[in-house]
Amino acid sequence: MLTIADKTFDSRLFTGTGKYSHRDVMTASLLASESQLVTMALKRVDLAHQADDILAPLMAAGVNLLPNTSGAKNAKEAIFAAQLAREALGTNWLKLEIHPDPKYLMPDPIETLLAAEALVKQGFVVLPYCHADPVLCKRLEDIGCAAVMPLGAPIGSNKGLVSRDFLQIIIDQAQVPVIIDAGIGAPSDAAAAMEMGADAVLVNTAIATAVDPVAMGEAFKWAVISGRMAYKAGLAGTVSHAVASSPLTAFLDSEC
Ligand SMILES: CC(=O)[C@@H](O)[C@H](O)COP(=O)(O)O
Repeated sequence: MLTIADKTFDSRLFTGTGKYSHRDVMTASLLASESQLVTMALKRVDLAHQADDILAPLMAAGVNLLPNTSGAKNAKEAIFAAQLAREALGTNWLKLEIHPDPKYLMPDPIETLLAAEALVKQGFVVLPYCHADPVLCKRLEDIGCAAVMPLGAPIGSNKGLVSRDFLQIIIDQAQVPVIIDAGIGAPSDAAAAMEMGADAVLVNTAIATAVDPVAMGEAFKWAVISGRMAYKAGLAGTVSHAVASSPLTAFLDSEC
């Protein structure tokens, strides 16, 4: 069970809604993934119209909505979008995303910190998408963010855990949940993130653009469960030389 702010989740796989070929494929994939927290870009939904093609299936599926501010280029735009979302969707949960550069979609650390500070003060549950920067993640935690969402690789790149070493520092230091977001390209990346001790992962492109998104949604579900189980079991250590797998005693703990 994962707790973030006022909500608990059985599933540690969070998902997105972009890039699906059809709303039915999106719905079936999300159901197969058993994801309970689903993000959607405010710029893509008709907030005034609950029969919207993205919103309506999510509401029918009973998942928790995580509106995101993708498209905002600075703190001011993100704060405005957040306020609109709270008003229209009745949730104070927010994935804060600010990326001014359309080519790499790199999150702006300064605007993100400024916006997060203001939004926390306004009562939002802020989950900021950010660089895999341990110092920034600590600062975001210190100002009251409910979780941090450092990137594995650029959004939509499917390159996996490019930022792995820095993610490990963030995980080791964090006092709030760490959700690895963006760039996770295969279930094995999600499993690896969970084995490292991440609290959850957020995956969109790798599921939505798979040949069979429904099967891929389920594959990610099992990868996240498996990675978490391995983390809790405690991974065996590594060494740089061979160690015989059949020692001379029956068991390492035995006397003879
Ligand atoms: C949907 C969403 O919020 C994305 O901005 C998120 O970062 C997921 O990234 P991928 O599409 O690379 O999984």
